[in-house]
Order: sequence, then structure tokens, then C-alpha cells
Amino acid sequence: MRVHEAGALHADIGQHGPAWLREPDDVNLLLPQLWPGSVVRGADGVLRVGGIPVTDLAAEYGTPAYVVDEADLRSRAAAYRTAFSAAFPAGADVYYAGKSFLCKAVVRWIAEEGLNLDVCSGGELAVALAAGFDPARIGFHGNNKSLAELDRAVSAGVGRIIVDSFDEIERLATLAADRGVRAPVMVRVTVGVEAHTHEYIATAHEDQKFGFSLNRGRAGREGGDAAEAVRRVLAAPSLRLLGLHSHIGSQIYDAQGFEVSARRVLGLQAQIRDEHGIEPPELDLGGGFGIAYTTQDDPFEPVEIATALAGIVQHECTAYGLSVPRISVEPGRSISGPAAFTLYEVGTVKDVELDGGAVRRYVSVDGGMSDNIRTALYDASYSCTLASRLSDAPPALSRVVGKHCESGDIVVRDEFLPSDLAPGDLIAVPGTGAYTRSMANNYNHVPRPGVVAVADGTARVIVRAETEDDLLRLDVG
Ligand SMILES: Cc1ncc(COP(=O)(O)O)c(C=O)c1O
Ligand SMILES: N[C@@H](CCCC[NH3+])C(=O)O
Repeated sequence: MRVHEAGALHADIGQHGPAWLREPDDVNLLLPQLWPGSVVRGADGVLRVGGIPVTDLAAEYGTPAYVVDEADLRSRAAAYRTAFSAAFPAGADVYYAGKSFLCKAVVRWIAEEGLNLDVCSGGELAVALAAGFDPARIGFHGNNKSLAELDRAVSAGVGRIIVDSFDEIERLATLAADRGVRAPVMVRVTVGVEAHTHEYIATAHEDQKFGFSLNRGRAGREGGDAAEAVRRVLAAPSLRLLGLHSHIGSQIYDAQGFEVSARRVLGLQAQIRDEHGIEPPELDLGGGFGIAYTTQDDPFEPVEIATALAGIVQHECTAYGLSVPRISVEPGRSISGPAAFTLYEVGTVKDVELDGGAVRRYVSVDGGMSDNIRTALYDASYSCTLASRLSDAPPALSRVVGKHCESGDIVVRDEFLPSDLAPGDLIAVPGTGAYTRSMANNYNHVPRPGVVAVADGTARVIVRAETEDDLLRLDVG
């Protein structure tokens, strides 16, 4: 690590960052891969998104605020649709994973860009339906969908229900029979892949709650619980088997896991053909494509993912003598994540002496783990920048923390920020479009920030910020 001439304090602070974090030559520079497409720093040093200075956004809408670049989100969605249509000429569907960020405006953008939608709760389904999304283009996930949620999905005509347990198969079969319909079903398969990501966001290793295991099963028959689930779906006249579903986890950067999972799930497809004489027409390979949160991350482009998956699927289908099923994928983070940043105001700057005399700089902002729980929950890495002015002060390694009563309330664990950072400055954290607002909470009765969408030089609120009245409205005493 290069030590700046700023002196002992800076050198000491510099010893406490991760090995990969390099001091920037110019602390005002933006790394394009981390920011929504329309974000630039103006000559006055103020960040602009869609042509609007963030100082204007802060003055108009307050901080913290999630700021989403509509054109950026739309273009990522469109890139997935185009890439998968090109890679799978017989047809492929992209289901935007609404859990990453959902509101009525986003539902409409996704519909207009020609994508389908993945929801995983009655609440997400309600938002999709309220925004007028075609139910036939919705996939409904969840390891514990209630009877009421299943009923709503069946009544609305949801296009696919991804079943996740034997209890659910029985429940759904009864419900669909009572309604006199055949419910379209996919079977969620646990393929036993150890995805290289945080344990809490990996979903295809054996010891977790999702899906039916390919390898293991109480029934003790070939194909594990997954093959047994297929038998039970096929045996239920009120269920229609669309296909198999596999999702190996989230924030994944290499194709290897997808290759193993496609091979294993197509192995089950071949077993279904041999055992039942049918080839389910569809196959969903899930989402999980990683994005860049820091300079260390090197994500796939949609076209690379689509091409890699097409090669893998074609190869495995040829090997098993199968026809290529209609493929679907479920990207969430890689569509919504890079399209937004969070704008905070600095409240305090504090240098804390560590054991051995080194110093850590704590920059406190007006949000925290209530608007972004990912750093506390997954030890996630983020970067950030001073957004409201230029600075020629030397960079100082800093830790950006929130205002909550919790020492793990960290937003950005380590980042070089100008050493003259002061209360009132604005900080922007990129890559916060996914799993931030959607995982926001009211810890310490801190109201959740709103979401401001910027497009064509105009800004509008698409999710209103909570107020204290909102918090008190639920407290009926
Ligand atoms: C079944 C399923 N599909 C899609 C996704 C979306 O993942 P990501 O946002 O990482 O693309 C998830 C979340 O991990 C998921 O559980
Ligand atoms: N919420 C996770 C990803 C989703 C995991 C659920 N399948 C994250 O913030 O990274």
C-alpha cells in the first residue's frame, strides 16, 4: 500500500485496510464499472445522475435516499432479454427476481422490457398484480408458501409455481383440484453444488432449507427426493409438470457452478424420460450472477452468461440424448444492483485510537444497517465516494458507519475518502439497488428511506420515504 505524504496519522490509518484496497491516485475519480450509466462528476465536483446534481436531490428529497437510474436498470434488463433470445433461438425467458428490489414502477419497467417476474411471497405477488403485471408471466417461489398465498397464485393464474416440499405438493394438488384447475409446477432441485459465495446466500449445497435433493432422499430411490417429488407431481391430476428448477446461490462470478448444476439437473431430466416417458418442456437455471461492488469484482456480462449457459445446456442435452428444454433464468441483483446508489449525509467524523497507537477514522452517516443490512449480515464489501464536492486533501482510509445502536452497524468497511471530509458532506455508495431497500428494516425506529428514480433529466419518487407517522400508525397502543 502506498503511504501518502499526509503524515503519521494517515500512514497509521492505512495499515488497517484489506490487502486488496489500494490508495487511489485521485480520490475524486469514479470507477465506471461501479456506477449507474448516467453518473458523472461535474466540473464543480458534484456527482450528477441523469444530469441532476445529487446536491439538488438531497435538498429536494432528503437523505438517506436510494437513487435509481431508470435507463440503467432498463438497459440491464433489456441486455438479458436480448442475450438469452440470441443464445437460445428456440426461446428463453428471463424472470427478474423481484426480491432484489420491487415496487410498482420497477414492475412496469420490467414488463416494458419484455421480462417475466419471479416473486417469492404473497407481498411481492401483490405488488406485481397491483402494477398490472401479466400473471401468466410470473413464477412463484418460496419454501413455505401459505395456503392463502397458493390460493391467490392459483386464482390469479400465475404461470409457474415452484414447489419446494412434499407438504406443498400435497397442499397445492388439493387446492388446484378444489378450484378445478391444473396448476403449472416446477420442482426446485438441490443439486449439491458448493457455490463460491457467502454461506447465507448459497442455496444448492445439501444442508439448507431450499429444494429437493438430487442425491439424497428419505424414499431411498434413484434421484433422491427430487425424483420422488416429480413422481408425486406427475401422479396428481391437478398438477402439470413444467420442468425442473435449480438455483445455486447469489453473487457468483464463475460459470463452473452452473455447469455442474446444469449437468446434474439434466441428468434428472434424462431419468424422468427413462422412468416416465416424458421430457418436461422447461428448465430454469436460476439467477445469482454477481456484480461489482468494489474494484476486486469482475462480473459477467449478460451475453457471456447466456453464451456459457447455452453451450453447457446444448452439450449436456446432446450427451443425454435429450431435446433442449425452454430455458429460463432469474437474475435479480445483476439487473437492479448496479442501477442505484445510496446518498447519505455525513454527521460526524471521529478518529479512534486502536491498540498499538494506530488510528481508525469513523465517518457516521444518517442511515446504516436499517437501509443496508448486507455489510452486517454477509460482511459484504462496498465502496463509496464524496459526492457533493471535489477535494484535493489526501485520502484517508475510513470506515463509514450508520447511526444505529449497534457496533456492527457498518455501511462501508474500508474506503479511502478525502481527509477533509466533514459534517454536511454527501457520500454516495454505489451498487445498492439490490437487497438494500428490499431488506430494509426499522431498527431503532429509523424510518426507511425512499427511492428516487431519475430519467431524462427529471427525478421522481417511486417509493416514498417513511415518516415517523408511518411508524406510529402501526403502533396501536
Ligand atoms: C430462486 C432464486 N432465484 C433467483 C434469485 C436471484 O438471485 P440474484 O439476485 O443473485 O440474481 C434468488 C436469490 O438468490 C433465488 O433464491
Ligand atoms: N439477500 C441476498 C441474496 C438473496 C439470497 C436469497 N436466495 C443478498 O443480499 O445478497
